[in-house]
Amino acid sequence: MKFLNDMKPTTDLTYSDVFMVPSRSSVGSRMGVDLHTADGTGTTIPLVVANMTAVAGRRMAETIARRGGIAIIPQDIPADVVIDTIRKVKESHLIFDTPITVKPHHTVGYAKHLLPKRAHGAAIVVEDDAPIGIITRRDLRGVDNFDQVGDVMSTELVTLPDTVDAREAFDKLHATSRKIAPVVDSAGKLVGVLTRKGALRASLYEPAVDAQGRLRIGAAIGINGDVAARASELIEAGVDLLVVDTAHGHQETMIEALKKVRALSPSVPIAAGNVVTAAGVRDLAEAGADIIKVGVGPGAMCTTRMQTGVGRPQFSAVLECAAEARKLGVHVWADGGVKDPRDVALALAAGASNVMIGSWFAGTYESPGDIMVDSSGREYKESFGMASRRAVTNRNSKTEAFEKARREMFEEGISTARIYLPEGAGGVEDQVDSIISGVRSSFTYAGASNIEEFFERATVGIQSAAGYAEGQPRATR
Ligand SMILES: NC(=O)C1=CN([C@@H]2O[C@H](COP(=O)(O)OP(=O)(O)OC[C@H]3O[C@@H](n4cnc5c(N)ncnc54)[C@H](OP(=O)(O)O)[C@@H]3O)[C@@H](O)[C@H]2O)C=CC1
Ligand SMILES: Nc1nc2c(ncn2[C@@H]2O[C@H](COP(=O)(O)O)[C@@H](O)[C@H]2O)c(=O)[nH]1
Ligand SMILES: [K+]
Repeated sequence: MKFLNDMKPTTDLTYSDVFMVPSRSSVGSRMGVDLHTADGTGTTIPLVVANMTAVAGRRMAETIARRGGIAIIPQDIPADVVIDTIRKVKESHLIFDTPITVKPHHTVGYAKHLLPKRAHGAAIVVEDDAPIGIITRRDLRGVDNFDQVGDVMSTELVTLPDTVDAREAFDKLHATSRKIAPVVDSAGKLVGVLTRKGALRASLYEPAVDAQGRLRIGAAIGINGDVAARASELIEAGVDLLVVDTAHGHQETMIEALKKVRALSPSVPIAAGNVVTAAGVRDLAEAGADIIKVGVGPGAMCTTRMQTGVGRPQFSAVLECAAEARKLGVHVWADGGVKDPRDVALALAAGASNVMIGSWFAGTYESPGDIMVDSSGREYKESFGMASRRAVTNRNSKTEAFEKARREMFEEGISTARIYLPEGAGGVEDQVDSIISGVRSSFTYAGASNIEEFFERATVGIQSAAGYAEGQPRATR
């Protein structure tokens, strides 16, 4: 990456402070851009879902990996639950979405509660594991909650064989005017569901898979307690990536924890953070990190900079850390502060191998929280920071009272925020489509066909607040 007109920034910069100029390009199509990452994570798009309780759970992990990203299960989740999550994600289909299933005797209220758990918005009614009907949101409108699913389901089913390829499936759904269909095996048993959009996406994205062809998933561990034991348990369970995570990653407890994990000689990459300086990168790389997580204070739920004055504007933090990481043969992830697709492109221009997103993805059907509806009828989910009072209280629920009270004094995150689901685009895949189309396009403006070329070719200028504002859409005047 170079600065436009060889400009030397006189202050540290964040994503909104900068822009990229187009360069002469020989990349003929945005679809010709290759977004595979080179940091050992196996992601085929440069997106990592942050280890936040309100963001990364089983459904998120499965869905993002199917499109080529990876989710990190938070350190606060009990080990047995994480192990079960790893198993379930690894059992998930690479093309078909996991169905929501109900029985004919279930109530409409029960089905209504389940529908928002998946973006595809349908439940398959099964008997002896075979689909006999389908229920969508439309079928449930104006129906009493205590009615039975069997009485209101639609039984004119179009099913797809599990041998179907993405294009055939799309064409069949289109020809039969269906948005979604159950997928069945040769015995007629339900295997999954496929939407028209899902079929299209299956042809545009490549799942992030392990050596055995199963979806990938990562998990985070903290720096206290028996770090080696927890890491071993996760490795044993088949985790594809370990993230050693704490607010102040450049501290000796982190370095000791990281050494213990490295001493296990795991066959999976180790990410560690967070830091924002070259010195931090050097120390974590020396202690055994393959990937350094960069970002102090840019997160949407994060109050660290307001509480402490500590942190660093994220574009400069990533730029400096990535430059150091390159010298040492390690990689960096840009963690936090992503609000728009452009921020992902700019993080890659600064040298990140992957970009971590938290709160934005909290506002999706796949995040763990329950859907809420505000007084104007808009759907939202609650998000909260991992250093908020809410998270600290949860994390320390079994801690002795005095120590718990002491820990609760240090609060560096917000405990509740409403993250609205965009109307008609509330699935994480809708957000991924938007981000990845933006990033692909950004690459072609720079004349780059892959992440490394983009980093080499990106030309970045510095803009005023008015320059940033000019780039935003204006619906009126
Ligand atoms: N990227 C960011 O800007 C930030 C991210 N977070 C996220 O919140 C989650 C919880 O992290 P964390 O609060 O570190 O909790 P942890 O449970 O990981 O504990 C942090 C440990 O580090 C010690 N420590 C020393 N200095 C600091 C410091 N300045 N801030 C925090 N801990 C310190 C603590 O000791 P003692 O309590 O005795 O001080 C404790 O032993 C993580 O997921 C983290 O990524 C949190 C804040 C900022
Ligand atoms: N200082 C804090 N940082 C936090 C907290 N919870 C999460 N985080 C960090 O934010 C990113 C995600 O950023 P986002 O802008 O996409 O939401 C996450 O990975 C953490 O590094 C917190 O309570 N305090
Ligand atoms: K912030």
